[in-house]
Amino acid sequence: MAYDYPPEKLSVYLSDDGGSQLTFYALLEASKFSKHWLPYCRKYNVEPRSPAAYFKSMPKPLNATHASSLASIKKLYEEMETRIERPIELGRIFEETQPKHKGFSRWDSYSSRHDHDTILEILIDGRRPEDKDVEGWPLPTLVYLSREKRPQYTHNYKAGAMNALIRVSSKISNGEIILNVDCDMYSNNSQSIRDALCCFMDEKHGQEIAFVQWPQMFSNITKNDLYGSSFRATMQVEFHGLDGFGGPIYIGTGCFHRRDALCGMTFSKDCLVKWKSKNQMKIEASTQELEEEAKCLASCTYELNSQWGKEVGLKYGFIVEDAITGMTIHCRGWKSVLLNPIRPSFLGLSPTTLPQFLMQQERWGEGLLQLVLSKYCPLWYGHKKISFGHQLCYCHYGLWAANCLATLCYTAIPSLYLLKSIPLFPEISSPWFLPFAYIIISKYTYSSVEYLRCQGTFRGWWNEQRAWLYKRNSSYLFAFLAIVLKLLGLSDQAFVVTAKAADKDVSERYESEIMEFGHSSPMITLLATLALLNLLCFATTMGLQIVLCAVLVLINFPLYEAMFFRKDKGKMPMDVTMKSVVYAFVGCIGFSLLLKG
Ligand SMILES: O=c1ccn([C@@H]2O[C@H](COP(=O)(O)OP(=O)(O)O[C@H]3O[C@H](CO)[C@@H](O)[C@H](O)[C@H]3O)[C@@H](O)[C@H]2O)c(=O)[nH]1
Ligand SMILES: [Mn+2]
Repeated sequence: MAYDYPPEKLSVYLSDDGGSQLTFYALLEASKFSKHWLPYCRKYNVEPRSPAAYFKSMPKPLNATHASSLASIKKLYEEMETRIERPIELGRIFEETQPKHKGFSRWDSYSSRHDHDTILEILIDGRRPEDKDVEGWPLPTLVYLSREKRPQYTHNYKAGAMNALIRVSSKISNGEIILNVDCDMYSNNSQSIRDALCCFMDEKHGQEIAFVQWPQMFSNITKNDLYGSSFRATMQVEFHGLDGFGGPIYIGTGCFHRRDALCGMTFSKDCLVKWKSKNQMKIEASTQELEEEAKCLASCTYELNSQWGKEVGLKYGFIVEDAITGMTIHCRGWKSVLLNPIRPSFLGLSPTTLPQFLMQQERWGEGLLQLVLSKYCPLWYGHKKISFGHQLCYCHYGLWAANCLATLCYTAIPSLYLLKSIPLFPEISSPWFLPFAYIIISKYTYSSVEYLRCQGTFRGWWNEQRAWLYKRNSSYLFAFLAIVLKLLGLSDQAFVVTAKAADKDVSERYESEIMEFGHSSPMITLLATLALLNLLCFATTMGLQIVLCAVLVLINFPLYEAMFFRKDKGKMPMDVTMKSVVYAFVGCIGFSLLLKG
């Protein structure tokens, strides 16, 4: 709401797929606080304008009047915080809160979060004279939406939620440009709207731009990025490269879309939008009428027998709704563009434990591979619609998961052959050693220099190598198997929301960059088994093979530590350690016997 942009042209929608009265209550409280916060931001031009992030950054007042405003706004904020947190601890809102806003009564017919009517409330209607901030300036419109859910109708996860928002907002504000951000993100730059509009309104290229994408960045990345979650090279190097082929892929968050393009419009040279004349749609209905009219747009049955989820809006049936939606937009002739200013514009939360990270990566890997193996395969579907380079870019991400097979071979087979002293690579004295050495040295020099140039640390690079190894050997393998099973018609898939909340203990370990293994899972067991296998094989000496094995042992160090030395709760679960010790021994002995035979 506090963007540096005329408030009467701005509307904010919150989609609550959890349908929680607590979320509604928190938003109501925030809407009251905004009446004080917006004038404060305007007056002192503060940054960032997410109050939580602002107060956490320990702002320094400019002068005495600022100091007193700061103190009083901080007090208001903290009071609001307590008012929100107390009911959350209790698990429900207080009895006396209920009658204070008519919105709460919308939960009267609510039975569960999987079974309820549409809940739509315009908390602030920018057109209403009473909805002004404390200085009498207009406020952006603020809307709470929890779309209808019924057990007998599939809700299509995030894509379904976004499509409901697109329709509801078309009734209430019908803005030409739509920004969407995930629930765990905050705005870190009050200028982003203007930045995005610069791209859309560019006289030369603006009219063909369908979306402006920011790289995904996180507020909770530690110095050496333990799980390699920031994807530095991908966001800062590859995506800029994609700009040369038609633009970055849509990554689901931190992205401004042209409403028309998102709703299925094909680009053509003569669809030149006259921005000024177009935004004249005057909405006359009263707030209550608008709520009633918009409500039916978020019902379960609205999309039946329509093109929503197919040709209009975000696409259904894909685990990564974003990549496929972006690709079809590109295939309709539009371009996209990456904006990556020095000050990050949107900051989110990345997973803080290894199992959470691996699960998220499994979903991405599976979703992207699903795209390549579907009828939307960039090579067929994109043929003659987007450039060959662009097709290959989509395949590059789409085939991430397929990488698991080669990685698995490299981490298990050469080490096992060490046991029997069978060389798989050329001896150091052989001239054939040179091409291997050349590739290994140049690849790792290149990737580490690239990482350092993206403001990373050397330890961060090393951690990222480990993260790639782990996700290829576990997440991607499971993703690959899931897709194969799905192709054979043996399983189904769902969008598993990435958990990010963590208890204090876990957060502290995350801050000090100690890997969190937590509970046992097949993915972790697999990683532990492979790591032990390497440790067991690391006995004989043999040229390149031993080097590979040594590197694997070295990179797996945190894992051994978690198995044999750590005492805290984030260490490797005992059952995983036992299982993987047994598996690794069985693997080694079995392999020895096999070769003997
Ligand atoms: O039934 C659902 C499930 C998810 N979401 C929302 O989807 C967003 C993304 O989910 P999250 O669990 O945060 O996924 P991440 O792995 O962190 O997200 C990345 O990957 C997703 C799948 O590609 C993209 O949708 C996201 O934008 C992108 O940030 C969240 O805001 C959720 O609130 C819904 O609204 N309804
Ligand atoms: Mn997210």
